[in-house]
Amino acid sequence: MSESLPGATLLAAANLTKNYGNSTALAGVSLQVRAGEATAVMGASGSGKTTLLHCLAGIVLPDAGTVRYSGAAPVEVSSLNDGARSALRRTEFGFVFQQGLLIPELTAGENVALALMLNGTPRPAAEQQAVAALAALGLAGMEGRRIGELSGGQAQRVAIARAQVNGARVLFADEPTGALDSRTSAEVMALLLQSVAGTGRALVVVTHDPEVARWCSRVVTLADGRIVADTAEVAR
Ligand SMILES: Nc1ncnc2c1ncn2[C@@H]1O[C@H](COP(=O)(O)OP(=O)(O)OP(=O)(O)O)[C@@H](O)[C@H]1O
Repeated sequence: MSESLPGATLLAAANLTKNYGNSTALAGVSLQVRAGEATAVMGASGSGKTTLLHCLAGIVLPDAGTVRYSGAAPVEVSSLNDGARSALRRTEFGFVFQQGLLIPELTAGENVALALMLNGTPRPAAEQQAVAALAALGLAGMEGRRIGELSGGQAQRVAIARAQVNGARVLFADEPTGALDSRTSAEVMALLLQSVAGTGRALVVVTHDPEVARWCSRVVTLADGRIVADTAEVAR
């Protein structure tokens, strides 16, 4: 896969609005996500952070506004159908959520291999790549363990391996350290940041934790569905 140059815009959201019944989740958000950048999205509970992440990733469609993804072939995420959006998520994006989204009945290796197999990699090759991806994240020899046999920090490493193994250009993380102690949080964040800093990839991380935000190169703050602060704007 060709990589974007650091600094190139990977995702451009313009004037996103999203309402759920009477509650406004997004009230006109415009944001560009650039390669090499780690963006923390902060704000009070209910300010629209997860909704923004879901709109950027094509999990949720905005009521109005657009999301453009500049991958190998630029696409308007917000006008793709369900099937095309899931294909985009599978091939171009990676996800790390608080609960990992891992399948507890499968081993660490199988969880990672599955992501590759869904994209057409034959099982033996997928298993080999999974073992290597886990080893690169400090989990050598743990591929045979079920998720329940791992610590919270180890399970998040498996989630990171699974999110990255297809060469995702944008990693989306929603409270990835929410269930971890501060030392393990720091380790997990270091691994997430390492995968984007100075590369053609980007990280968008929703967090309540100021420590997590401090490690990111940019902090965007939401209030009532709007961006009220953006450190990238201050820097410019
Ligand atoms: N699926 C949904 N159905 C109904 N309302 C929703 C849904 N998703 C979000 N909302 C509402 O939209 C608003 C924004 O929610 P969102 O989850 O994006 O906020 P958040 O900043 O991520 O909150 P938190 O920090 O508590 O996770 C809230 O008022 C929420 O209740």
